[in-house]
Amino acid sequence: MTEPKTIRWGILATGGIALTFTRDLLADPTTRGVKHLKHTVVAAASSSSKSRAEDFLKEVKAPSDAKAYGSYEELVKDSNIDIVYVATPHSHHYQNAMLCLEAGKNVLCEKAFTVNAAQARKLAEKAKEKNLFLMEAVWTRYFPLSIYVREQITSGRIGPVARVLSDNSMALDPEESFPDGKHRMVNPDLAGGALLDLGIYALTWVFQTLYHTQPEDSRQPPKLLAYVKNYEATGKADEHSTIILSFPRSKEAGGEAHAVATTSLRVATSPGDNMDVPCVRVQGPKGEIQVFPHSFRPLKTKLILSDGTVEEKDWPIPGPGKGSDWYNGFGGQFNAEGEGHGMFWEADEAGSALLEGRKEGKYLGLEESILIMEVMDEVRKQGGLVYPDKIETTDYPTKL
Ligand SMILES: NC(=O)C1=CN([C@@H]2O[C@H](COP(=O)(O)OP(=O)(O)OC[C@H]3O[C@@H](n4cnc5c(N)ncnc54)[C@H](OP(=O)(O)O)[C@@H]3O)[C@@H](O)[C@H]2O)C=CC1
Ligand SMILES: O=C1OC[C@@H](O)[C@H](O)[C@H]1O
Repeated sequence: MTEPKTIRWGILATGGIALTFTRDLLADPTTRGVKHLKHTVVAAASSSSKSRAEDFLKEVKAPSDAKAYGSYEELVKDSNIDIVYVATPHSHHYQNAMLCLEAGKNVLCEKAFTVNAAQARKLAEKAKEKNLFLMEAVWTRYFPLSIYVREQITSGRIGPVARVLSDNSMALDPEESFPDGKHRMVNPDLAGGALLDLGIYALTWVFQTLYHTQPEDSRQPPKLLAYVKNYEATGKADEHSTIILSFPRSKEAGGEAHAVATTSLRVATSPGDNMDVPCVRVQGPKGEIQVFPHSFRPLKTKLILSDGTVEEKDWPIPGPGKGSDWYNGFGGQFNAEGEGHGMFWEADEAGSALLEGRKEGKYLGLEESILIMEVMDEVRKQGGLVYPDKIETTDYPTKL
């Protein structure tokens, strides 16, 4: 048997998701049946101090020779790194990912990819110019559950998809939870609000069922109508966004298809953590596929056909093989004992791409990430949601 190849990661930022991702990264890949590669962490950087990066490396139990840096600039110069995971707030992704690409590093960049489509295009151009891998870290796309849903669609089980209803909302009680308005969920300086943070998943399900499942040469951008309600306390971050999309389709492919994507930080998809209400319904003339919350980390699907067939499936997330305490983005949500979080699948995809010489993700390429940013630009335009110039700019470098 051939030895697994090792992918050497550098971690840029040391916040909540950097911890979760890195713990997943270091889980034994054979627990999820992956034998061709393994991951290691060779360095982490914090913009605040070297000691914070040192603490981070200890906390994730990184190998003892992993390097700690007190700036992102030092990290990207480390010649031992194969790929950098960018885990700063979305406001900073453009500047931080560009820093990596300019330094010749492959990049896996957290969602939302950038603040706007212009920034996403610039990153894609730079990656192409430098012949580097670049992917938006929409982890859900790489879940076996997502692959299954797309396969049910492409194999025609529900007929051509006619309509998708997709929600990702959390009743976060923002005035109570973020009273100083500085948290990235509500802070305009960090491109806060529901749309870029949570709405990206509602749109992900719309795009991966209605757009990605079409043959590449027939995929067409949607038209859309949107309403945005801004969060009063900070003025310029949305507390709800509601989007109606229409995807043009040939008659043979089922004709025009519709979607409604909703997101909120005021109301919940699953009030009181009641997971029985589907967060996504993908509907065709022969039936529908339901996905159960959370839409970013779903664990259950239900296929309901008009002939009476009902197929329910659970999709447990394999683990590191021992008890774990994986942070779920907000305090207080932890996965079950022995479960992973599910971020390793996107890391496996990034690693496989490096080994195969691919420059983009298999299930989310740059063209689609840019198109989704264009959709979010249009939603913000129709809804009057504008962020500060310094985070909307494509000027690089800009100090934030
Ligand atoms: N895929 C997923 O499931 C999730 C993805 N995310 C995404 O990850 C990104 C980060 O979110 P999260 O980890 O929760 O955020 P945190 O606030 O917990 O961490 C962000 C980190 O970014 C660094 N940073 C650099 N500049 C700033 C700044 N001006 N303000 C705040 N932080 C800064 C800090 O690290 P340092 O001091 O070390 O430089 C900080 O710890 C977001 O884009 C979010 O959308 C978030 C949660 C879940
Ligand atoms: O990406 C995300 O998914 C998990 C959520 O808890 C988090 O808020 C969001 O950023």
